[in-house]
Amino acid sequence: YRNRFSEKTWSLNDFDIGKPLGRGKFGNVYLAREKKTEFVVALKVLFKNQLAAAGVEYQLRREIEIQSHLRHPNILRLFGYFYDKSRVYLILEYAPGGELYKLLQKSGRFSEEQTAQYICSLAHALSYCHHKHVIHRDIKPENLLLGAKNELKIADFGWSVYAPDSRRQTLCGTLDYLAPEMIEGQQHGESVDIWGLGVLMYEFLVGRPPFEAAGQHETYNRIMKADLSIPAHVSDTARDLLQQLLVKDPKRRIPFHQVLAHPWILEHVRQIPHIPENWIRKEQN
Ligand SMILES: Clc1ccc(CN2CCN(c3c(Br)cnc4[nH]c(-c5ccc(CN6CCOCC6)cc5)nc34)CC2)cc1
Repeated sequence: YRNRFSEKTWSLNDFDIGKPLGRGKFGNVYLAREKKTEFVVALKVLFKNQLAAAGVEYQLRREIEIQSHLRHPNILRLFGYFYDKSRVYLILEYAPGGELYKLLQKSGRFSEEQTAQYICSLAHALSYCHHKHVIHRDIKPENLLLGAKNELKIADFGWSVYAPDSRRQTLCGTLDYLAPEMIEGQQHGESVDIWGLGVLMYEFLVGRPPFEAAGQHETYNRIMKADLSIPAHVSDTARDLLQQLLVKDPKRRIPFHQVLAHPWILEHVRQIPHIPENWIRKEQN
């Protein structure tokens, strides 16, 4: 039984369109409800002419290809897509908790407890991606959403690729989240996302990215030197993990499975074991 979203060809009149959830460079995202099942989704509407003007159609095709095949509780689902003469529509999972960066702006910075929860979910999601040879390459607060129970969801695979890869598209926007080898346009692999995890962990704990500077050039220099200064309020175990994530040499960065076993994660995160239901039933008979 194939899930109904995946094989059907959709069109706009399959949906009731609700309030706009946000506006972006190439279009807008709306709350929407599929008429037959009343299933609530987020409908991302992109304008073809703007995509063409920016030369990002193949990035969108790759985003659709990659995100539609990923199935993980901490990765926003892409259920399907369709298009008309002037627009492309992505049918995405709706995240009721909204955008994580707004929560970060509001609270300034997160507790070590909350940060460890988010970092643990991200490490699980990214190691799942790497298992499928997908690197996200653009892990930043703007690309993270929150589910109904405050669980983290990675959205926006617009910069993701199959590993290994070397960047062809010119970078735009902030450099803050990019690994040194990405900035240099070198061959890069999954370990760019381990660096990205370190940048996020720092920003969640401190309230600003680790290599932030007045100008792009200065940020570039600080990233290339991995010039990290960690404020005194950060605990020693958190500091230890940050220093193992934000390492210039990609081969020396701590791998995800060791992140998940790090003392800082273990002291803050209840590792809820996934117990298959039939295991319990056998016990009961
Ligand atoms: Cl083309 C484009 C257009 C806009 C954007 C920026 N956002 C990307 C993420 N978007 C959402 C997606 Br995709 C999936 N589920 C979502 N859920 C929400 C959302 C959900 C709830 C709220 C309301 N807040 C929730 C938190 O408490 C205060 C009220 C705000 C946003 N936004 C999205 C919203 C828009 C990116 C690309």
